[in-house]
Amino acid sequence: MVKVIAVTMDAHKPLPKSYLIASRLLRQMDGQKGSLNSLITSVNKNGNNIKQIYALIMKTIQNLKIIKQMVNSIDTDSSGNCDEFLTQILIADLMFGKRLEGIRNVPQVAHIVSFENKFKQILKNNTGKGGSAGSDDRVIVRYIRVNLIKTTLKKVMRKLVKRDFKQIEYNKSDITFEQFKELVVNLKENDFLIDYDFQNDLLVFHINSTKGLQELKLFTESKIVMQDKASLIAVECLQLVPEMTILDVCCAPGMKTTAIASRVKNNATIISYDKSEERIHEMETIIEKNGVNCCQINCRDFTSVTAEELSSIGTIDAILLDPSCSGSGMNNRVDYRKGGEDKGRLYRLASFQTRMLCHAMSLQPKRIVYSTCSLHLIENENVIKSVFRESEFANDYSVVHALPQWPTRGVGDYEFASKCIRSNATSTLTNGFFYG
Ligand SMILES: C[S@@+](CC[C@H](N)C(=O)[O-])C[C@H]1O[C@@H](n2cnc3c(N)ncnc32)[C@H](O)[C@@H]1O
Repeated sequence: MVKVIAVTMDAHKPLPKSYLIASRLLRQMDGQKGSLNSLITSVNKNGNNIKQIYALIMKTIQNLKIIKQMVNSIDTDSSGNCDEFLTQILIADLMFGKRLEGIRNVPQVAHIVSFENKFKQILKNNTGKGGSAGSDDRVIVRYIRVNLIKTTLKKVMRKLVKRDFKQIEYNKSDITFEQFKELVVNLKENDFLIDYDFQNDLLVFHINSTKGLQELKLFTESKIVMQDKASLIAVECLQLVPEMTILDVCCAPGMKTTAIASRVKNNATIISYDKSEERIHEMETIIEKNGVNCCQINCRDFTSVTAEELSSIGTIDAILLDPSCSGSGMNNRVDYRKGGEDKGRLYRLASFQTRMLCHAMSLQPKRIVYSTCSLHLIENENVIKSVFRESEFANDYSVVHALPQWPTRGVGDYEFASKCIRSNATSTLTNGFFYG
């Protein structure tokens, strides 16, 4: 039976844009269309209340388990104006956020508010059961990359201090990474420090400082960018030098592209490929906002790109291949799937990743960096193994021992595993990534 809720006041008042954008981003995260950082960056435009959008999404992710119970306990909105994701966002705000103040008479909102007592009961029943995510030993921090195209690390730190942030100073040569982790774990909300590994452009903050950072002009002007350290490992593995030619494969929405361009201050040739038109549009916005002007963006299936057509660009110094994957390593991943990861899906992804890596090899670059945000061996070490078995160009390549100082390495019974890199929130304070 469908319940009809009578709404008398303000029935035509629209729902504020932030709620609609937050639910759209949540849908995109669910469809693995990007990380929270990249999606937030893509809507960081004049007029959008980024702070509110971010808060709505975080409240939803942090309380997802219990919010899903609440969604399942109610009749869905028969008008079709409130889908699964908007319902989650509205419940998150009602129960864990600003209580939907000022918009309770908007029809979709009134529908959700009518179940408030039911939700309170569910919350009560769950108290003490650990309803929210993140109750393990992971350390989730906020990384800020300085956009060196627009500013310098020194200028950014000076501005942060002026805005009441406090730098925790340390000397890298005096402490180990484990001691650095202690400093990070003890960061207070307005503290920050320079990252241990990427001392030229990466700062580490308490995760709760995110909203405050998003209000800074530094952020709205893209002088600083929110980007997990794990993404920068891929960029580091490229061994960037000025004037390099890099193929940036599976590039959209361009978070790694902007990091590459920043580190070489636009002094390189980046040729980027992605087959998704929608994501390429997002990337164009991000690239422009970040002041990147050394990148040619191509909306193409990478497997259709031939060595002949690339012959005019001369030597390809490196290919960064960052293909679609299960996303199982993302700390803020919204996982709506019931049960565990579907093995069939993982094998399908691995077969696609192997094809992409074989194609990258066939273009004969000097170096290939293969990266995923998956924790599954099937998509990582196993893909490397398959490529060395299947590619006719395999004899021209070997796996090199990247970033020798990095503590966590590849896994599995492969002779090259210790040369690969893994990262995660417990050991390396990052998202879970793999690099080969
Ligand atoms: C993990 S995302 C890339 C993230 C991006 N490198 C960044 O740092 O912002 C994977 C991308 O691969 C793209 N993709 C999947 N299959 C592709 C293909 N055959 N050719 C080109 N791009 C493809 C998807 O559209 C998606 O944008």
